[in-house]
Amino acid sequence: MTKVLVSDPIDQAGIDILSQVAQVDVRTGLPPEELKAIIGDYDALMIRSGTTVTAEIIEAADKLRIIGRAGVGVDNVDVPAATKRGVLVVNSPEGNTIAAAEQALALMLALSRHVPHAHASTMAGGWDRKKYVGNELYKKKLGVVGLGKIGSHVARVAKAMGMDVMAYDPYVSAERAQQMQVRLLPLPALFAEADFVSLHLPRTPDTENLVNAELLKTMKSTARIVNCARGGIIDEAALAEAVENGTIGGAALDVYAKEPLEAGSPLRQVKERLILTPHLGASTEEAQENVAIDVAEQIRDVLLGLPARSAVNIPGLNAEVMEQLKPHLQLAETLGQLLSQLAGGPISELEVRLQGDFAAHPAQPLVVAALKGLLSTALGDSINYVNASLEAKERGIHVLEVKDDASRDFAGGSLQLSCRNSQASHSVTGAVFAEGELRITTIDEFPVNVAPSRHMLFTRHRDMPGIIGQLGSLLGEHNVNIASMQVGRRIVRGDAVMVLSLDDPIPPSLLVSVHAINGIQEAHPVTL
Ligand SMILES: NC(=O)c1ccc[n+]([C@@H]2O[C@H](COP(=O)([O-])OP(=O)(O)OC[C@H]3O[C@@H](n4cnc5c(N)ncnc54)[C@H](O)[C@@H]3O)[C@@H](O)[C@H]2O)c1
Ligand SMILES: O=C(O)[C@H](O)COP(=O)(O)O
Repeated sequence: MTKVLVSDPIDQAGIDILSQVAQVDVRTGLPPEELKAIIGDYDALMIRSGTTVTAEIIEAADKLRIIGRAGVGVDNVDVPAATKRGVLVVNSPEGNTIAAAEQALALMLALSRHVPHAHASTMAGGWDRKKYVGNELYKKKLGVVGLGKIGSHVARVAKAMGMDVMAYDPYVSAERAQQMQVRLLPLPALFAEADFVSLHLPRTPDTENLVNAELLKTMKSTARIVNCARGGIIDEAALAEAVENGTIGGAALDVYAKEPLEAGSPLRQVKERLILTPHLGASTEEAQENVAIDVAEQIRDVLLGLPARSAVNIPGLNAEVMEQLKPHLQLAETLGQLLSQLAGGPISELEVRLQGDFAAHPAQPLVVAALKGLLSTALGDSINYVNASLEAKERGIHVLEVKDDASRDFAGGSLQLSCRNSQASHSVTGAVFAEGELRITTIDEFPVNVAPSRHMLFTRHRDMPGIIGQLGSLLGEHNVNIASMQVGRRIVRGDAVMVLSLDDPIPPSLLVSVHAINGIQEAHPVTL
C-alpha cells in the first residue's frame, strides 16, 4: 500500500486528494528522531515550514519518492541530499503569494497606526488617543527588497494606495521595473530614502544578515521595516536595539532566524513600536487550500508515475515539458540505455546531438533523459530524472550538448548520442516517427531502421555469405526466437552491423557461441 506522511497541518482538501491514491497518516509535531524512525515506511512526505527534513532523515527514507512542501520556501529541506537520493522535491510557488503580500501590507498599516499596542491598551482599560497618533502611507516612500511574486504584489497595492515605490532586486531588469512603475535603486540608497522597507527576498548565504546594525543606522529615524520573507535576513539583536533606541521608527516581523522564536530573544524584550507575528504570512484559509491542493495533486501524480509541475530539483522538466516531449524523452532514454550496453563499461564523455527539427526542442530535458537511460544499466531503479545529472557528474561523465539544425535526415529530426571511454567510442541515432513511434536509425554510423524492443542483439561483423544463417540457426537451436532482423552496411563485403529483436533474452553461454562465429567481431546483448 502506498503511504503518505503529512507532518505539518495541511488543509483537508489536500488530504482528500492524497487519499485517492494512498494511505495518508497525519502526524504533526513529530520530534526529529521519531520522524527518522518512521520515514522508512513512506513513499511521500508532505510538509510546511514546521518540519525540517535533514540529510539524516532523507538517508533513512528508503522508499521516499517525493517531498511536497505546501508553500514556497524549501529552506527547511536538504534539497541536495534529496537530489542525491533521487527524491523529488515539489512546492507551491504561487499558492500563498497574495496571503504573504497582504500580511506585509497589514503589518505596514498596523505599524503606522500602532494597532496592536492601541488595542492592548484599550483592552487594559485605557483610552489613550494621543499616544497612538500614527502616520499615513499615502505619499510615503516604500522600498521593496526583492521584486518577485510577493514583492510585486506589495508594490502594486502600495502604488494604488498612493505610495512612492522603489525597489532593490539585482535580478530584475530595468524594463520590468519600468513596466511596474517602480524605481530601481541600490540597496543603501533605498534604505536611506525609504519611509517603509518591506523585505521579499529569499534567505541565502548572500542575504543572511543583509539588514545589519550598519544598514539600520542609515535609515531615517521615522522609517519602519517589515519582514515577511525569511528570518535571518535581519540581524535580530541589532533590530531590537535599533527600535528600542529610536534609531528607526519601528519594525514588524513575521519570520525569525530560529522558529519558534526563542523565549529569550531580544525581540521579546521590546515593548513599543515592534510587532511580532508567528509566521502567519501564508495562514489564510484561501492560501492554505491553494497550497494543499497544488502540492497534494503533484504528490498524487508522481505516485501515479506522472510528472510534477513545480519540481524544485529538476529545473526545466515540468509537467508541461514532459507531456510535450514525452516520445522524445523516451527516445533519449532508450538510446542512453542502448549506448551504455554497447559501450559495456564506464563512459567518460557523452555527446547529445539534436539534429534537424530536434534542435528546436530544449536540450536540457533530453540530456537528463539520456543520462538516466545511460546510468540505468548500472544503477537500475535508483537513477531517475532527479539525480541523473548529479550521478553523471560524480562519475566524471563529461556531457556535451550540440544543436545541429542543418542536418536534415528525417522529418522531425533525430537525436544522436555518442560516447567515449578509454577503449572505444560508440554512437546511436534515433528518431520519433508518426504517432510517437520510436526508431533506431544508426548504430556506430551504420544505417538501420529498427523499433526498439525489450531484448535485442547487436553485432559488428564482416559482411560475407553465411553469417546471418549461422547466427539464425544458433539462436534457433537454443530456442531464442527472432522477431526481426536487420543488417546495415556501408559497402558490400565490408564491415556491417546486425540488429536482432528477440522474444527471449540471450543466455551468457549462448553469447560465447555467437562470438565464436567466424566473421563476428562484436556481439552486444541489449535489454531495454
Ligand atoms: N511569511 C510567510 O509565511 C511567507 C509566505 C510565502 C513566502 N515567503 C517568503 O517570501 C519570500 C519571497 O517569496 P516570492 O514567492 O515572492 O519569491 P520570488 O522568487 O518570486 O521572489 C524573490 C525575489 O527576490 C529576489 N532576490 C534574490 N536575491 C536577492 C537579493 N540578494 N537582494 C534583493 N533581491 C533578491 C529575486 O530576484 C526575486 O525577484 C521568500 O523568502 C519566501 O520564502 C514567506
Ligand atoms: O515559504 C512559505 O510558503 C511560507 O513561509 C509559509 O510557511 P508555512 O507553510 O509554514 O505557513
